[in-house]
Amino acid sequence: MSKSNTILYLDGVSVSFDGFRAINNLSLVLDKGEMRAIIGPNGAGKTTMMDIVTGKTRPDSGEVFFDGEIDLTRHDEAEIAMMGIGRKFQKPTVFESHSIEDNLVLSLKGPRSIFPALFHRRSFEETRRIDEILATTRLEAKRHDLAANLSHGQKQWLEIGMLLAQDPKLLLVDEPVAGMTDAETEETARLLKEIAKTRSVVVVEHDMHFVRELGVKVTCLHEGSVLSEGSLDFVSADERVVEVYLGR
Ligand SMILES: Nc1ncnc2c1ncn2[C@@H]1O[C@H](COP(=O)(O)OP(=O)(O)OP(=O)(O)O)[C@@H](O)[C@H]1O
Repeated sequence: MSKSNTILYLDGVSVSFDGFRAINNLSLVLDKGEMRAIIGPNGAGKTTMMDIVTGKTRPDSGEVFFDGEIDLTRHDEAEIAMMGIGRKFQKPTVFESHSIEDNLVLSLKGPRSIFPALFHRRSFEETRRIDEILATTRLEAKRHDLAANLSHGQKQWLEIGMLLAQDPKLLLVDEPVAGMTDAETEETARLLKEIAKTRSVVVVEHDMHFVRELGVKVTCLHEGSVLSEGSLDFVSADERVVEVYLGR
């Protein structure tokens, strides 16, 4: 299969921990600009798959390519982040004692330390980017509030905004709606769909209502490999998926 139109290309990837195969001959391909939802039971290998993509875990075997031609197994975590892969972990980690706007300024792409970042005169382009991210993350009205005062859901959006400030080509998002209200969950689906217009996104999530809202292709992992892949209707009608995951 040609890699040229892919943002993420994993083929035959395996990794073992103390003899246990957490990822087992995994093949997963994402087209440029695609958003994909990854589902699967606990221990299926979803987190380990993202660890491999971000360079945190080295695969024992297999190919891992980014943007068609970059062999990720040859790069470390910092290089991979710089090349345009952003990752959002489940728990939000924002700078609580800074304003929403300053959180975003501190995350803007490019080398900067805190003092110059907060006190230098912002360029027109930087101001435009911050305004755009505030609009995308529904935080415009709160730009001067302290991050500490945001709701759990808003902190998740702010952290997604901080990733956007790094201008990644691919965003990996781990269980974004865990702990959110229904209204926040629906808003998060809208927000990610908007983001996916301009970059590729991988979302790991257990909330099937949310996955339905996303309306994208779904991959169900099980025991480190792809168990089923297709539309949510297709995957949720797959008896193997019902047996190991949805029917629990
Ligand atoms: N560093 C490690 N050392 C040993 N075992 C590990 C390590 N990382 C993951 N595992 C094991 O690999 C398997 C896959 O774990 P992983 O966290 O990738 O699953 P997951 O699909 O993300 O599950 P969850 O939905 O619970 O987050 C699990 O059995 C886990 O215990």
